[in-house]
Amino acid sequence: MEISQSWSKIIHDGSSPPFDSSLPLEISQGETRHLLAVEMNEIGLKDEAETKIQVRGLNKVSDKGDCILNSVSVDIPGGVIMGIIGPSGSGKSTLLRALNRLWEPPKNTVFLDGNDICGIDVLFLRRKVGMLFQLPVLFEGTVADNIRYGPKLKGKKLSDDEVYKLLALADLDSSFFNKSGGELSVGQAQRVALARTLANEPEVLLLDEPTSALDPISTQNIEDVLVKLKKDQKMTIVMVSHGIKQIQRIADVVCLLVDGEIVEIMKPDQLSEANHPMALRFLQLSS
Ligand SMILES: Nc1ncnc2c1ncn2[C@@H]1O[C@H](COP(=O)(O)OP(=O)(O)OP(=O)(O)O)[C@@H](O)[C@H]1O
Repeated sequence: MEISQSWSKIIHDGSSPPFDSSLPLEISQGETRHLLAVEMNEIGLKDEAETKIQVRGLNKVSDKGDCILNSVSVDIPGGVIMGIIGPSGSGKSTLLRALNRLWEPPKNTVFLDGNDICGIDVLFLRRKVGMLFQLPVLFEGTVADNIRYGPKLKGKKLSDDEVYKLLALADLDSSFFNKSGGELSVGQAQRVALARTLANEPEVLLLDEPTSALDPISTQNIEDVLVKLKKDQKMTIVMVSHGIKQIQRIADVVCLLVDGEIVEIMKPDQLSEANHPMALRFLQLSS
C-alpha cells in the first residue's frame, strides 16, 4: 500500500477519493468527503510505517434509525498512538468497539493487516487487538492469576518470571504478584488490567478513556507505559480520551469525531489550525 494512503484527512470539498486502494472504499453516491494524504514527514514518522487498521465506509444506525457512525473511513498506521476525541455521543466508543468486534461491524469495513476482521476468529482477534476500559475489572484471585488468565485459555502457563516481566511492562513491581484485586487502587488495577491484556501479546491496544477515573499521578504512569509500549514494542494504540491535554502529551495523531463522522485527522499540535469549529471549542475548553 502506498504510504500516501496511510494518513488521511477528511475534508469537505466534493471531490472524489484521490487514492486507489486495493480495499473497498464504500463511499456512497453523493458523498462529499474525500481522503487527503498528510505528509508522513510532517507527522514525523518513518516512511515505511504501514497501515495496521483500515476502516472503510463504516456505518451504524440505531434501532430507532438514528445515525451513530456515518461512513467512517480512516487508516491507522502501525506503531503510533492515535487519539480519538469528540463530544459525548459522537460515536467514539462505537468506533473503537468495532475494531475488535465488541460491536460487530458489517463485512468489508474493518481490516487488520489487510484482512477483513469479520473473517478472523473473534477470540484470536481480541488477543491481537486488546482492549482496556475506563474502569478495570479484575477477576477473582491474585494479580498473577489475572495475568495468567489469557494464556491459560490457550493452554499456556506463564512462568513466574514471565508474570514479573509483564508486571514490569505495566510499571508494577514484584510486590503486586500475590495481591488480590481488592488490595489495589483503581490506578494500580488499571495497570494490572493492562498487564493482563499484554499477556495475550497484542499488536494493537484499544483504550476507552483508560485514565478518566484516575488521579494525575496514576494517569501519568499509564501514559508513560503507553508511550513505552509504542516505542519499545511498536504497539499500535488507539485511545478515546476526553483529555485534549492527554492527547497532546502522548498521541501522534488525533481524530475528531462529530455526530458519527470523522471531521479532522491531524497532529495534536495542529488542532488550533483545524477547520472544524468543534476542534477549536475542544481546545478552548481544555486550556
Ligand atoms: N447499542 C446501542 N443502541 C442504541 N444506541 C446506541 C447503542 N450504542 C450507542 N448508542 C448511541 O450511539 C451514540 C454514540 O455512542 P458512543 O458511546 O459511541 O458515543 P461516545 O462518543 O463514545 O460518547 P461518550 O463520550 O459519552 O462516551 C449515542 O447517541 C448512544 O446513545
